[in-house]
Amino acid sequence: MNKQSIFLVGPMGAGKSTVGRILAEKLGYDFMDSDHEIEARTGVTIPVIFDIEGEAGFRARETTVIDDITQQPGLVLATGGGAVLSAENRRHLAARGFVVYLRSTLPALIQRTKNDRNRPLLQTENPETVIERLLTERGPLYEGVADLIVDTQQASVFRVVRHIQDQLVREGVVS
Ligand SMILES: Nc1ncnc2c1ncn2[C@@H]1O[C@H](COP(=O)(O)OP(=O)(O)O)[C@@H](O)[C@H]1O
Ligand SMILES: O=C(O)C1=C[C@@H](OP(=O)(O)O)[C@@H](O)[C@H](O)C1
Ligand SMILES: [Mg+2]
Repeated sequence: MNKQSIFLVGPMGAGKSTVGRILAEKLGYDFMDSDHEIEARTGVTIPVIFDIEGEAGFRARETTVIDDITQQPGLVLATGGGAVLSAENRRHLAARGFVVYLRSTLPALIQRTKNDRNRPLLQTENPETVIERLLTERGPLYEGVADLIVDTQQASVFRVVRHIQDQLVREGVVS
């Protein structure tokens, strides 16, 4: 029987890419990151895609990649923070795997994303305001698609991984 895949959702800086990679290792699952897959398929970085095709172009690529990846069993997928904006993505995530929402507080997210040039949406005068707005707009979308919510602001990456592992065993998602 195929191992059910695990999909991580949450805002920029929640830890999806970092926690996801370690969680996959611990579980013996493959790890995929939708941002990395988009960059591999296009041969350019996320900021370049935003520059050339705008956010709309990026979102179209993101939806294609998420549709492709979520059909694979036995993997941990780190999505990008805006993946839940698309109803199609939400449908695929909810139907095709176990969704973990990495939740965090505004101060923690600000701290973890500052000075990072790879997030086009935060390259503004006031990234804190952007993060706060996105949290307000997207929080309900993360919650609506989540099978499990994990608060990450007070825990190390490894504590978060261990907590997710314990919950996955408790829910019978992994043995
Ligand atoms: N629980 C945590 N505690 C401390 N730092 C964290 C935690 N989770 C992630 N980080 C750090 O925050 C930054 C953003 O993490 P990342 O995995 O890129 O987030 P996302 O993919 O959700 O945007 C990285 O430097 C990462 O090491
Ligand atoms: O929140 C968003 O809209 C985005 C989050 C990013 O991924 P991370 O959440 O891994 O930073 C990346 O997909 C892109 O910059 C857009
Ligand atoms: Mg990421």
